[in-house]
Amino acid sequence: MRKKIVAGNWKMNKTYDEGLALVSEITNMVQDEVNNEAIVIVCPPFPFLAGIGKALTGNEKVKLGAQNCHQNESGAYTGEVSAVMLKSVGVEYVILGHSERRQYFLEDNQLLEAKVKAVLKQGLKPIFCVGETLDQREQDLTFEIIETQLKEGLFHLSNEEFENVVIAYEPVWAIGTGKTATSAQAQEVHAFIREQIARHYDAQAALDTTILYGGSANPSNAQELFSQPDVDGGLIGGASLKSRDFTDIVKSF
Ligand SMILES: O=C[C@H](O)COP(=O)(O)O
Repeated sequence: MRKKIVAGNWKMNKTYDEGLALVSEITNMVQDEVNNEAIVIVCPPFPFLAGIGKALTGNEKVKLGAQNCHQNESGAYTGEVSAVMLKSVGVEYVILGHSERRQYFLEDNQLLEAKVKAVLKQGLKPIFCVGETLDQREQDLTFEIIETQLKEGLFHLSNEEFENVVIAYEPVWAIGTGKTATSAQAQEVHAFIREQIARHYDAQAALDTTILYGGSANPSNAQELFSQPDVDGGLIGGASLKSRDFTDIVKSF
């Protein structure tokens, strides 16, 4: 049975003290109020990971994620952080292929393929993002784009490796815009992703893979989105920066 997940991607926001306070509020609220089985993940910026990792030690419900990593284990890569380092501070999940990384840092599917491998080698779980731009959607290229992102970035993995992958569908036009995909639009693409998994792996792999929706998800639309049969949770940006909103999203299953 696939897992339900709500992951908060803080992006480049908060100071360290603010981050610690946010995690403390989230863990308290989740403990007091959440009675579903969802896994909650917080993905703070790199400098906060060790401290927040410590604060989360032993927490069964709230896990630590990172927003990116380098594809190599170590070496002369000034400013970069490896999956080995992430593991050493308690990170369990790593977001890869976010559209902001693809757009601003020119990360392509070939590079992402290497990053996915690096993350899996350390026993961490990639949250692999796919999604189309508005232009691509208007040109009816959504499925083609997503198929290519999956094929080139992920589907080189063995069946065994693929078991540890989480996928996030994030339509680029919905990220940070307040313009959420309708639940029907999200469901359509999630079902397509599941079909692709069945085609490249098998029906069981398709059934077992967690597929998250991301893009202006908030406490008012989460329930409708999460009620779709192929939507297994969310990758949340803006609303993950407020403990109340984030916890309410976690409660939306
Ligand atoms: O990683 C999260 C997504 O980019 C969604 O961001 P958003 O919820 O602010 O639209």
